Amino acid sequence: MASPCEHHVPYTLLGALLSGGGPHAAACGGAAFLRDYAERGTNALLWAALLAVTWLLVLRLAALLRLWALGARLPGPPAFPADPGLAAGDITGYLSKLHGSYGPVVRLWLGPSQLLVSVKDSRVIKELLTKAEDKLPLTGKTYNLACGKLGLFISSFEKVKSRRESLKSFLDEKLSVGASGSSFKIIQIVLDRIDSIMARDFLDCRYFSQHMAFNIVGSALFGDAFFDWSDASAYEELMMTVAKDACFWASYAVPPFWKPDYRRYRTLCAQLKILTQGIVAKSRNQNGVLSLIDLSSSQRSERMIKDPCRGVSLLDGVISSRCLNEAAEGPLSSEEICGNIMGLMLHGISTCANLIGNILTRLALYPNLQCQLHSEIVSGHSESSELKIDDVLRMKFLLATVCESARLLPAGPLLQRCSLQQDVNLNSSITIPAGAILVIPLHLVQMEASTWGNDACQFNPNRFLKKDINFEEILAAAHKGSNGINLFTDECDKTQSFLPFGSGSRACVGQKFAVLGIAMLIASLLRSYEVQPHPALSKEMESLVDSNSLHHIPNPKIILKKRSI
Ligand code: HEM
Repeated sequence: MASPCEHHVPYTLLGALLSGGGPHAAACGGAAFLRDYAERGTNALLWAALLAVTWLLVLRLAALLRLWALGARLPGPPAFPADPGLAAGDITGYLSKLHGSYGPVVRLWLGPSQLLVSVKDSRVIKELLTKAEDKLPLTGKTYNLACGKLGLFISSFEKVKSRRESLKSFLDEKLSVGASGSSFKIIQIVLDRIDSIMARDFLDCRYFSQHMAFNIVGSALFGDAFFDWSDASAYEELMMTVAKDACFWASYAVPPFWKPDYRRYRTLCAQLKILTQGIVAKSRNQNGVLSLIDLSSSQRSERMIKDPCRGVSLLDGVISSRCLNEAAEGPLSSEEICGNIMGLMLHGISTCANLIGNILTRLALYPNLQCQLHSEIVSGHSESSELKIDDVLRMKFLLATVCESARLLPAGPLLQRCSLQQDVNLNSSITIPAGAILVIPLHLVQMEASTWGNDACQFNPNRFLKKDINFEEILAAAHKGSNGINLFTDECDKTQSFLPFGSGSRACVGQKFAVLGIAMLIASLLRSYEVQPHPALSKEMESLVDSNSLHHIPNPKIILKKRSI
């Protein structure tokens, strides 16, 4: 039989209020109501949570079914096949086999919910790089883990857009402010130190390239303050250690904080951040950036033209750049400035070092190439005068050598994209589902015989030389728009197949800076030194240099021999 209390338990809070007080209700109904109310409330919450989770699972399942359905329409192997080449890390070799069997667009299941699509068809590459604007979340995670909060290199294009623009205008300003008066002062400073660097009888090519790249990028970002920074060597060493492991630790879904090696890595990142904050502060004080903050862009340019040697740093641009302050997101926090600078250093040093090392190796192995470059350099400007950007822009064979080296040995094996929200429709016949990983195998595309000819794997800078080629115009156009360097206006296939700096909305912001900086370095070096191979560089390696397997050459040893004037 029901207790008398049960008949008086109101159903809702409103009911409880309306049912009034009464001694019986107060004693019995109040407690029961609260118990019952809590029970019903908990049940309702559990139901709501269950429905929400079910809804999310249904959406996830629908997305998965869609991914499977759209993925199944693309050509490719049925499941993820075990391949010894892939296990050995030869992703290019593996994709080459797949393209050979399935054509220029291939899909590969990396797992039940991970679809990779590789595109090698020059007719759709441009479309792909323009339409897919996001990067893989892993890229952002890698930089984020190493550098902390940053607004460059992150996955979403929407979030990275304004930062890219402001960096682009800084680099542009740096190269164009009184271009004829501009030189990469740091290059001369480092070259002056070569004799002490050459204290041993040979140079380690990888280390030397990395050191050069570190100085070129560092001096651009920090200005004059970088020249006499006492912590520079420690910073360089730390930066390279962090860069080496960055991708590996970011690949964990949950950071393995229980592993001592991971904790050591995080400590190194923290030390790197402290050093970065140090040089940021030094750069601000020394370059007197605060005095420039209130100047408009044109006033700043005017001041820099009057005093071009004054070390203007990226910080000037980052802090006072009008375009950045006008960007909707407002001024950057010091945390983000530091993160962006660390990210730029990591990316700029590793990519520039790769290209410099590649060129030096070829110089060491091809005396004829070196002679041709040397005569172009000495005839391009007077012996006594300082080398300027304008001089370098006239050295077509040198710039073609830089481009050809970047073609044969790009900074990484893949250009990667991802469309996080929307499907990507290519050539109005291929639909790539949202969330798929999109890659362009750079080695394959840049060495495709049907595009580049039968000598595609050979080093031949002349393929970049045409009668009236104007590198200044080409580099300026690449920098202004969001495209890669277009050296083949009349040959669409080659344009779409030369992508060392990427293309489309996420193309490299530093391409013009990198090409000119590296060309300037090589010109300055060859003017005073002859690059010779260490005798231990065997004949066997010479044959490798002609093939696309230059990256298999163990770090060559080189000798810099001073030229007699
Ligand atoms: C030889 C030197 C360099 C090479 C080969 C290189 C190559 C690349 C490549 C392939 C990308 C991705 C492009 C894409 O996905 O379409 C990239 C992105 C980028 N690069 Fe470079 N880079 C070099 C130097 C530099 C330098 C010196 C800077 C700046 C100081 C720089 C700034 C950037 C930035 C900010 C991005 C990211 C753009 C974004 O995520 O939207 N790069 N670079």
